[in-house]
Amino acid sequence: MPSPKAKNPVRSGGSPVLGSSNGRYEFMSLTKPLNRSSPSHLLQRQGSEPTTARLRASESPTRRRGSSSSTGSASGQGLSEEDGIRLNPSFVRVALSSLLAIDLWMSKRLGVCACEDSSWGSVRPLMKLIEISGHGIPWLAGTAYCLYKSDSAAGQEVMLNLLMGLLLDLVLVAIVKAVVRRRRPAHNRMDMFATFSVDRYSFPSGHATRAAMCGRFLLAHLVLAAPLRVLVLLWASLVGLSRVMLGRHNVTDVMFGFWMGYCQYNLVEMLWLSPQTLQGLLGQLA
Ligand SMILES: CC(C)=CCC/C(C)=C/COP(=O)(O)O
Repeated sequence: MPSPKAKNPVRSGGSPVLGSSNGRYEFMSLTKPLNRSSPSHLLQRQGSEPTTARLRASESPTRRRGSSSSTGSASGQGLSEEDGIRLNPSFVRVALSSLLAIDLWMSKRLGVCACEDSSWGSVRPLMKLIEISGHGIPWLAGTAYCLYKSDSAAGQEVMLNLLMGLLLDLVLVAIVKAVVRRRRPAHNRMDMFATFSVDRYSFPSGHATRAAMCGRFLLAHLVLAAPLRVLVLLWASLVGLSRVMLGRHNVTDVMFGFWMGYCQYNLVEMLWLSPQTLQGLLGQLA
């Protein structure tokens, strides 16, 4: 007997907040990994809702037996333990799936400069300029230049630690990207300047980690005037926003990136290379 719930457009079609395509709303899968072949990276909810799944099982026991070769006990005797686990996703899983769905939906809506003919396509060149301002190469080159030009021990110490922070950031972001392997949004055009191979992955945003870490570094050691401090905060925020507007990242990539960069600064402070440590290191090298 068909479930009366199936006629309910919200229950059968999904939640509008989780996104829609071709007039059909779709759910995230609560039990399986994301299927990248799906256009919106969302899977339809299959068997994760206990009532619907139980009804489906009673409608077609033969099909269920056939599809579950490893669980012979399921034949005619109700649901196996494995089914029980599948049909009862934990609250955390539901919450995470919903968060991811909202993330994808919001990121797509905010990716208004993803290409020239996007709704805000005319702002794309400005966004790309902001992108370059948070790129690793200008930061590494600029810091190395200031280190070379600095004639005070204090200045050299600060620049050397910034250089160490930037290198640490590149390594940590590469590790997390390689482990998580989250693909960049489908609407992103991969026309970024100077990338590493891990930069085909989007989690976390390297620009956001750098903006947060360097922003904190500048505020703590280099920029003291209040108007300039506001500018530093504005710049860091714009770098993060531009990642989503350019379609490079999902919102969660940038949010996590900001958090990671904030924590990386604590690491830089912990590992701070003092002139004494430096002399010791140089002495060992010589
Ligand atoms: C080549 C060097 C020195 C750094 C690469 C910087 C880069 C392209 C990071 C990727 O940033 P997102 O993860 O924000 O896209």
